[in-house]
Amino acid sequence: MQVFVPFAADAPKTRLSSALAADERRHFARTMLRDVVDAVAETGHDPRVLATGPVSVDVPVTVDERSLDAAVNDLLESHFDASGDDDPIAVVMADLALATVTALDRLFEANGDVVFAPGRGGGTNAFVTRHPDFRVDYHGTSYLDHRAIASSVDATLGVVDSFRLATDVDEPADLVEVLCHGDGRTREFLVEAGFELVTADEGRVTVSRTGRVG
Ligand SMILES: Nc1nc2c(ncn2[C@@H]2O[C@H](COP(=O)(O)OP(=O)(O)OP(=O)(O)O)[C@@H](O)[C@H]2O)c(=O)[nH]1
Ligand SMILES: C[C@H](OP(=O)(O)O)C(=O)O
Repeated sequence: MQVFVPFAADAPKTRLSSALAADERRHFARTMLRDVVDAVAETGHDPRVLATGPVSVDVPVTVDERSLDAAVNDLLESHFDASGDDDPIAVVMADLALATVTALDRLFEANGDVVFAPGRGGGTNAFVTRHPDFRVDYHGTSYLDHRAIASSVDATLGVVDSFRLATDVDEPADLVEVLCHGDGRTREFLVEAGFELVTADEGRVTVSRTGRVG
């Protein structure tokens, strides 16, 4: 199965600007992308990157400068036009730094015309579609919107309840999850950049970096 990984190549991860400078965010986003592509490749499926600009990875890259929705919907349309037998296709976001082969296999093997891995906060972190008419409408509560779109084309739905796939790294608080549960290059990047877990008597664990608090 082809598994497309969308990637904002130019100014990624702006919501991490209080924790990482612009050049660091570009490097960090590419590090997460490589972890995700490696995890997908390990499942035995066929990872491909769908990026807004050139990016150096060991898998095929399609460059499409349009919005995320336009780029993904064009991909879905071409895929189902070209494959008469409705081969499935998957989309897995590039900021799922905790994704593992086991978590991805659960998604790829689940039953349903359209199977979602929801993200925390209402997003859609990954999906598989076997239905030719399903289309995306990302941002906001896209998980709810995508369920409605799938239902409107009479697709059967599946949902994978996975901490690892639900954790997209958007905000400084998400770095806690990477430091706690990551074991790839992304965690290594944060450790090398000086991020540490900070526990307090009350409240959630946070991260800090020498001279800065994220
Ligand atoms: N191809 C493509 N991918 C995108 C685009 N916008 C976001 N992405 C990717 O979609 C996924 C989810 O996007 P976001 O969480 O909003 O990531 P982001 O745009 O880097 O982060 P913010 O600037 O903080 O919103 C990530 O894998 C991004 O790299 C786009 O316009 N085109
Ligand atoms: C693309 C968007 O990502 P989020 O802003 O939720 O990280 C979504 O999942 O709809």
